[in-house]
Amino acid sequence: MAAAQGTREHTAYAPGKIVQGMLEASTEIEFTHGSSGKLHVISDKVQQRSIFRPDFNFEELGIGGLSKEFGNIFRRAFASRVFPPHIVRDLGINHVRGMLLYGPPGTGKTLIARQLAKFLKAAEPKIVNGPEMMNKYVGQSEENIRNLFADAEKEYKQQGDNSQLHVIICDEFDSMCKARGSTGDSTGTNDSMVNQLLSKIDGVDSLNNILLIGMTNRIDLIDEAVLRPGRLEVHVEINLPDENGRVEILNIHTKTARAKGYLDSAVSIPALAAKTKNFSGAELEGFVRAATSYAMNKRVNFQDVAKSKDMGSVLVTNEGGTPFSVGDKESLCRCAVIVLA
Ligand SMILES: Nc1ncnc2c1ncn2[C@@H]1O[C@H](COP(=O)(O)OP(=O)(O)OP(=O)(O)O)[C@@H](O)[C@H]1O
Repeated sequence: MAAAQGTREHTAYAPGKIVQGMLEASTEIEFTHGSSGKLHVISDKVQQRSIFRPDFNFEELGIGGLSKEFGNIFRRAFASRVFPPHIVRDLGINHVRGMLLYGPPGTGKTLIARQLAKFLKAAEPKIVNGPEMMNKYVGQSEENIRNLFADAEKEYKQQGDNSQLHVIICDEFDSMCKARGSTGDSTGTNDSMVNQLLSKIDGVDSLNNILLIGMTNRIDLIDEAVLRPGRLEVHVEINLPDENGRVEILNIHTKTARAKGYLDSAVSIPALAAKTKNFSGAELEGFVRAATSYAMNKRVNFQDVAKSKDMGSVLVTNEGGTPFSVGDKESLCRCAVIVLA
């Protein structure tokens, strides 16, 4: 299909219609093809490509305290995808095909990967857990890995560099990529899974339309070959949030309650952030949940649930600002119910 566009007129193609016109120096011709088309056009025209959906909004990702890490991820993994394919080819580089998010539990690694995939202009992401890829039947684990890449492969064969991005998210990535020879497993399943993965990311038929995002708490267990440049080459450490990060995370998790009037205006988020040192994002979320559930429980009559009253007037408050011990996470968690009573 073609649309000829001159300086003075624009002629759109319609099926069955023969388009005639004068080609001038300034004439622009745009080619597109249907889903079954085999036409590949390499244009010299420099067109910026958008890799995010138009409704992308950083604030709405609901991720707090990780803007530096996000900057890192964009710069390393996505910048090249903004450029038209021919420029990337002329620069002689390949897109980054793999990224590893690592760090302590509950710091938002899974959240980042899922939110990123949601806002990328990409095929429906495949989300898997490392352990679920393992299978006791011979050859099945390797096949599970091949299946992960099957859609991307099919599309790359049809569309080449025009193929959309296929994102594969793999939680507990270390479980399927342990250093070869380290597991003492006589079946050799782990080693052949690692080999299969390597050949898919960086083998002879490697694809330019995939982004594999692995997440782990144990980067030290992963086979070094998997982390080499050309494979999962971008490593981003996601650590416990600092005080500003904790303010952002607490704001995210109290946003709805505050907007609907269920959070007492006396509750000071910065004060809570100052007292929750070493809390992960998940622990901060749990902290808010514990306080909210305490406030709810105060409205429930456990002797006779039917007699529970004033449910709509539940209020998460900072009653008396009861002081609590700082530094001891466990007792702090238990104190959450007192603090935001
Ligand atoms: N930075 C953050 N901003 C907002 N919420 C967060 C953040 N980090 C964690 N959370 C909350 O904690 C929940 C659990 O976090 P997540 O599963 O992403 O952690 P993780 O780093 O993948 O943990 P694990 O290594 O144990 O799998 C999230 O769904 C989210 O509600």
